[in-house]
Amino acid sequence: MLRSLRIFPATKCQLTRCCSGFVSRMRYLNRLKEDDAACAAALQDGLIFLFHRLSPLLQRTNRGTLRAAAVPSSDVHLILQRLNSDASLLKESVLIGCSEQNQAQFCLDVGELNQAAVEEEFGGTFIDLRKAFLILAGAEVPLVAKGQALLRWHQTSRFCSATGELTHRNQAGSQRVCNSIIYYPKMSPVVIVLVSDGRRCLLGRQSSFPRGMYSALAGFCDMGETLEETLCREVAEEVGLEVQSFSYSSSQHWPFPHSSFMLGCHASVRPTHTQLSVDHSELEDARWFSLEEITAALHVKIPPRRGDPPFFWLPPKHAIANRLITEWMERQQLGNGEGTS
Ligand SMILES: NC(=O)C1=CN([C@@H]2O[C@H](COP(=O)(O)OP(=O)(O)OC[C@H]3O[C@@H](n4cnc5c(N)ncnc54)[C@H](O)[C@@H]3O)[C@@H](O)[C@H]2O)C=CC1
Ligand SMILES: [Mg+2]
Repeated sequence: MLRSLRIFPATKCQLTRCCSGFVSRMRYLNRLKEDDAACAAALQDGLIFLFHRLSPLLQRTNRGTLRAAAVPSSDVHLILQRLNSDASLLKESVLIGCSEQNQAQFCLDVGELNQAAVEEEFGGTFIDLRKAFLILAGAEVPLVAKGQALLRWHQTSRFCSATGELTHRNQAGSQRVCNSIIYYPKMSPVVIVLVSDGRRCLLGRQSSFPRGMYSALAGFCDMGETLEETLCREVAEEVGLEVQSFSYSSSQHWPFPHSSFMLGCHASVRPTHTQLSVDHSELEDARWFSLEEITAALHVKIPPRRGDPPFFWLPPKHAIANRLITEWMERQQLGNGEGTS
């Protein structure tokens, strides 16, 4: 039974920036979604994140690190011509954002072209997004995740589920239409929760996770459920515990496996009721971890190499699970481990 509920943003809301540049960028993006001609013009001067069958193109930087490549649209146009590609391919680009320099950003899947030939032309490598998430560090990661999610949605939404006819996209790729039916990209709401008993935090792993990785508990919202109902149900179902209180932290779009909207929370259980009863049809394992174990794991370089001694490791920095675990560690270190920490 939920005893108390406190909701507060743990991270400063990005949208509180009051600079007029932000406002004009958002209004520009909104116009591009509504005006096909303006979007087509923006595409000519835009930047494109390339994908091959949903794997993003990564390039090596001068410092030897990898980053997702944003290529000027004019370069993509020339290279597509060199590869004898149909000129209409570029028009399949999907709008994903706008840079601080007011340059529209797009993504494009060139999966119909030879992968090795494209990689050679652009001087990069297409890498599976899950693997890319473990090695990328740049601010462009959420943009790449959004790009892959939108490209997947277009690839799987070509037909109208009511009429069976082909659907048609607008130039920005923000919707698909069949006669009077409009389809928008979909996300499934998921609650992800870091449970604490005030001294330790609870992590679990599914058998599908990479070897040794543990994460916060997560579960899809059922139709009609509130955030708090999903949270309490998932914790009860997966580990057999009753949540006493919880607080909202932050949210994230997660592209795997089919676009989830992750609502991140901290929850507490009574220190006297911490005995786990793990549902092994959902989780391979779930355990309580001490502050010392978490602190050490947050400093482990991931992904671990083959042959490394067995230890547990945590999701990468881009994952909201990592943010929740880091917040918990910081609060514990400040001696604020009670309540909803
Ligand atoms: N960004 C992050 O830090 C993390 C993200 N996640 C994501 O959270 C999501 C949910 O976690 P799970 O423990 O797998 O959920 P879960 O505990 O609800 O179990 C998954 C099962 O729920 C059912 N289900 C109900 N609604 C569904 C829907 N809309 N889509 C797909 N399956 C649905 C299916 O039977 C599925 O096998 C996963 O997709 C995972 O990728 C999980 C942990 C960390
Ligand atoms: Mg789950």
